[in-house]
Amino acid sequence: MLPTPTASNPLQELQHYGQSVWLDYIRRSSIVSGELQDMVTAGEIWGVTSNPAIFEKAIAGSTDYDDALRSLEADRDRDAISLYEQLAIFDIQATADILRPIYDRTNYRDGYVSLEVSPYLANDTEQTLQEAHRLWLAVDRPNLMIKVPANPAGIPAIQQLISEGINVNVTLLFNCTAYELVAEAYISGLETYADNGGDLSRVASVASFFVSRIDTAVDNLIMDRLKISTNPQQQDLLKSLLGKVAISNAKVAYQSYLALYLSERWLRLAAHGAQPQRLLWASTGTKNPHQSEVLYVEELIGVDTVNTIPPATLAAFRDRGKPAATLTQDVNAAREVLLNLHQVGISLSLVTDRLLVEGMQLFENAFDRLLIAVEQNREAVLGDAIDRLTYKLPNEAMTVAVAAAIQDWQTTGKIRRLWAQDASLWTGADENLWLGWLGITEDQLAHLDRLKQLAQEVRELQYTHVLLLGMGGSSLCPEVLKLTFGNVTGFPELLVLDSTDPAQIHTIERQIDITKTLFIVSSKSGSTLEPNIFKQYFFDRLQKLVGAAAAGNRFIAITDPGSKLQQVAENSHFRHIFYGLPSIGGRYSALSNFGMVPAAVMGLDVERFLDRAAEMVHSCAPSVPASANPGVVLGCILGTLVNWGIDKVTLITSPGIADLGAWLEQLLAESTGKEGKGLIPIDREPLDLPYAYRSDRLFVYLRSPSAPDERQEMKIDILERDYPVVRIDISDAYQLGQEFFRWEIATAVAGSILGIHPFDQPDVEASKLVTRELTAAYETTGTLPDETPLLVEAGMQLFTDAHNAAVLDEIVGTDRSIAGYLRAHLNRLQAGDYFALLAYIEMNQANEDRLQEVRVTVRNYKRVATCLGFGPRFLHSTGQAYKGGSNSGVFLQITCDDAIDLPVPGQNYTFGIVKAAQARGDFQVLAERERRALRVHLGTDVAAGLTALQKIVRELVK
Ligand SMILES: O=P(O)(O)OC[C@H]1O[C@](O)(CO)[C@@H](O)[C@@H]1O
Ligand SMILES: O=C[C@H](O)[C@H](O)COP(=O)(O)O
Repeated sequence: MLPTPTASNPLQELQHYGQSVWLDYIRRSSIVSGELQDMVTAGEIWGVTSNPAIFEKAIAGSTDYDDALRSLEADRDRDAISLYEQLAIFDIQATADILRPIYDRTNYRDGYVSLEVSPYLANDTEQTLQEAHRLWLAVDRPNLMIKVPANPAGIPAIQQLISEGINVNVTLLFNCTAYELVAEAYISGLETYADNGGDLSRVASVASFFVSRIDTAVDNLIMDRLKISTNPQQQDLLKSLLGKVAISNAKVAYQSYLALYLSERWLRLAAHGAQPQRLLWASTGTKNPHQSEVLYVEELIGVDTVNTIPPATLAAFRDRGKPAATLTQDVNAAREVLLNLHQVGISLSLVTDRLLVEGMQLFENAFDRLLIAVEQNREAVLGDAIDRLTYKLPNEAMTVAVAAAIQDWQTTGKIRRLWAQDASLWTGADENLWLGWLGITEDQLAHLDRLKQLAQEVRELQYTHVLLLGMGGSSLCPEVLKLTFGNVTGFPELLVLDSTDPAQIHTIERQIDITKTLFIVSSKSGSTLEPNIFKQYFFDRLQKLVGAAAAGNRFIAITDPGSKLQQVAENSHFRHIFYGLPSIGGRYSALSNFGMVPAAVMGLDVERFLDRAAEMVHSCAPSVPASANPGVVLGCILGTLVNWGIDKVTLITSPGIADLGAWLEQLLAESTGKEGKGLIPIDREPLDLPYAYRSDRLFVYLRSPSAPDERQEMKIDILERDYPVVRIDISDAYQLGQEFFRWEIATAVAGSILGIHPFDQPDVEASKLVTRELTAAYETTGTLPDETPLLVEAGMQLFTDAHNAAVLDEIVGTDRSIAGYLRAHLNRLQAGDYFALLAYIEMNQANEDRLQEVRVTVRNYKRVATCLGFGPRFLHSTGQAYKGGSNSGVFLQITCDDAIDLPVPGQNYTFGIVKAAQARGDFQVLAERERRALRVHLGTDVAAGLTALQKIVRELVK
């Protein structure tokens, strides 16, 4: 029974005609000011609807939400969609509360507020359902209607929701065919609900038939036809249809409604209290300025209908509307309009099909804009607590190409697919199994206790050092942390060993007091050769001093569950075992225990580190549109520029965070350098002016705004005129975790653009295999196979394979000296190539300085990008790209005779032999892959050998 109308303005009068007016608008100010309440109290509106475009206008188009957003964000960082939902849900709840008396008074017929499911999920029934359930619970008001679109994926969701007693506003309905499917879904849903004992009177639904959009679309088609029609009769017919089709379509739909709700099937439900699913006229703001503002109100007034009206139309109707029972008038004329439309060759169903698709897209676009606005607000609140990325590309075409890639990620929802672990974004192999890093920050934050306990324990035990034994992804993050943060008072000093070079092991051993050191053996697979033999070595040393039991107590393992290292750790009674996630590959493991256990042990505030990282996780969330998503933007730049021949990612870092480059090298090279393509990271190459470079360079400047290097700044400013430059400001070392995450996303995005598997490392395995064969042979024979040098000169030897030897012999000319061969080798460098020094010697400052000089000399001589890697460390990092990426590297391997060697307990081979086997294995695979490679063997005196090499190279370029 409808309440007796008491008022007399035209809006209020619509109730007499059985039509309920709902307001198609939501805005915080109208809730807070009491304006909404006043309209409700006056009996002018009986419900409220929202949609993504309405919320976009409210949140992005007004300042109403600024304070609320600021205080939400200041309270706790969250991603853009969570912020939006907090705001939207507050409004929806407040509106529901204002409407609640109507809901009660009308016995659940009116008094609803509608909230639409995310338009991103519109093509997925399951996700739409999950989202609807989530919103229903979050809003927690019986007078909520969940809006679900009437598309093929939405209709089954509608039926399911109704069968659960959840109120549904079916949106984006344009034609009678879809309407009938929707009505069927509603009735079937109710039947199930009744079978399950539900109270039918408490379920309500409306079918939102969009009106004005039909006229806009059809009238445009009519106008196009009028322009080409020469037949006066045809012209008259066309003109007669202008502005008529939408209303005719609605009138005919209403006839379907009347018929449907007279059926036996329906009457059975009605007898149990079911309410019909009323037709709701939506899109009733007039779009054509030549038509009456209240056209779609006045013409559609009928019993048991709703009209949801935007504010301007509402005001106009209140002012000058003329209520009358129009909906059932001239139904035959309406049918004739539709027939005539058909006759002039315009297919209404094609139009409405298109409108449905466009409608979903429009809501998606509005949602994108809304989330971008929220994200921008969020970033403003975060200030420099979130690392900033800006970029500049040297020409318009490149800018357009990068923008197109970002747009593609946006329109095809790829970032959501990435988070949904969709392997088809890459090669469709097993990429979905390697995305555990997406959720690791949250996971770690939820389990901080163990890390905090560990930090406390280490502090109390008063170790002087922690020595981490591991390679690649298991050592690089700890190394970055150590070199960035230094030593933390009250905590042991962290050292990292990632080399089999005996001199390097010896140097480390001299730095520590072995009895006051905690050892961390870190290996995801638990089967990597180096950490295993490091463990054997130090465990053996320690147990000789303190006994086996006490030795085990000073070891910690970080490994994946079930690995061989886990067994070793258990058998040796390690103090702790920390586990990794098997769904995270080594180079993506920084924020997991592989980075965070060492961080805790060296005294970093792990909670703070992860909290800051979480801010970047939120910035890169699936809901953050591509153009505002810092990981996607960077990935699109990286991936797109490769197609422009720009594959040398030149990393420039402020002094305080310089080691970040070493971590990035592995991530970029091992992830993308395969199948003959990929990115070549260029780390620690001294920065120069534009003439030193060619067009294969992208510069990424990772800058500490508090301590920038002025010369770097100046050079970057100059380079930016001719080269693509990405700038990332990292205002606090505790924000390094943000870069770990941003670059992981960026690498995954670039990998997708390149069409490779960014989570495997197929070519690393090849050299491991050869190394294994060589060391196994050594175990039985006690020697490595003989090699024949290409040349011996002054204590140095040159080696290469037969193919490289033949090529070099051909180009060396008469100067068959080391200098001559080196010149010949370097002359193989062409534009777009890179030069890599692969040095199997101790990684120390003196050696690095000498090799840096060689590298810069070669760069200046040939204008090519240059790399410097120490073996075997780089094998677990850039080695993948050198062997599996594009064949554009020219390699100079450097080996030496070890002045001292160290035994590997339990083996015949020594560390020196292992290193030699690793160098040979690496070289052999480079040769097999037809890479341009030469090896120079320095002899025992590495310093003298390097000095000689420096001199030769210096002379060469004169
Ligand atoms: O942690 P693990 O299994 O010892 O592996 C160390 C490193 O070796 C590699 O597998 C390459 O050999 C890297 O991907 C990895 O980070
Ligand atoms: O809530 C209902 C609809 O989303 C709304 O009426 C659409 O109106 P429009 O066509 O003016 O965008």
